[in-house]
Amino acid sequence: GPGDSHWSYEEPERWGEHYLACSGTMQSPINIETEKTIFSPQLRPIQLSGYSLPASKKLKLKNNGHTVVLELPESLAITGGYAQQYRAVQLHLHWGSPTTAGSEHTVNGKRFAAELHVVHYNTRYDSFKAAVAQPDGLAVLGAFLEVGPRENPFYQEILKHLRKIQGEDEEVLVPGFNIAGLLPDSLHLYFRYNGSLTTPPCFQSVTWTVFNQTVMLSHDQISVLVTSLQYDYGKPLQNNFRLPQGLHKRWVLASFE
Ligand SMILES: NS(=O)(=O)c1c(F)c(F)c(SCCc2ccc(C(=O)O)cc2)c(F)c1NC1CCCCCCC1
Ligand SMILES: [Zn+2]
Repeated sequence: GPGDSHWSYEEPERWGEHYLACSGTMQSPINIETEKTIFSPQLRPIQLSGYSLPASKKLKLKNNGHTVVLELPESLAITGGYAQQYRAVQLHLHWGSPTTAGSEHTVNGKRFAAELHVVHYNTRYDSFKAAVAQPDGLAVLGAFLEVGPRENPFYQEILKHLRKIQGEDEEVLVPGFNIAGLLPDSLHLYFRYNGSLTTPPCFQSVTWTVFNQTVMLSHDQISVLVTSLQYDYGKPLQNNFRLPQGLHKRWVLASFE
């Protein structure tokens, strides 16, 4: 579980020694080969409910030594695009360094600057903990971040606080904002596949949605993301991404042709 995070991104090939699921055949992330995806018209647009939070709602933003996590109220829900309803748990980011890209999923071998994950649990289970290891337990919305010409005001709501949580286990309360602003404009163009948490315990409990449209942040915003946080007393928290895992017998579906 989260507490015993003695693992590191230096030796991901050793995760399986302590967390058996990490050696499974439905692991994430993956490289998405677009030519091999299957168009599935039954994949409806993702519908979100309750994602616009008032500034009066305070959210915990934490440097947990592996990423920056924004805890989310269960009032945020996925109400379309999945067979069942899911409620939000947290969101976090994966990134590289000033000289390397750091997304987890890749598309035709391309790695993007960074990747957002919004983690949800299936409301057929009465808690996140009950859902986290179930095959249909989690839904993670993934979006690629790229460098664009303008500052992204929604990501600024997170990035402007990073210097206050430079150290591992530091946390700060931040005002609510429209969490949907962190996702692409079009929520109907996405890839869908069955996979896992990309960190120990690597449970194969995630129905992934990886959006085709990317989100643009300014160069300075990406720079703040990849240079602000540390772990283990002073080590730069960078390149916190797992390499693509084997697809094995899985297919990747696409909501578009
Ligand atoms: N891509 S991902 O969704 O698999 C993922 C990562 F890749 C992650 F790297 C992380 S952070 C590592 C796990 C962790 C460590 C410490 C704490 C804490 O001290 O509070 C919390 C969590 C991380 F938190 C998550 N998401 C978590 C999976 C870990 C266990 C359940 C928590 C919700 C989802
Ligand atoms: Zn993640």
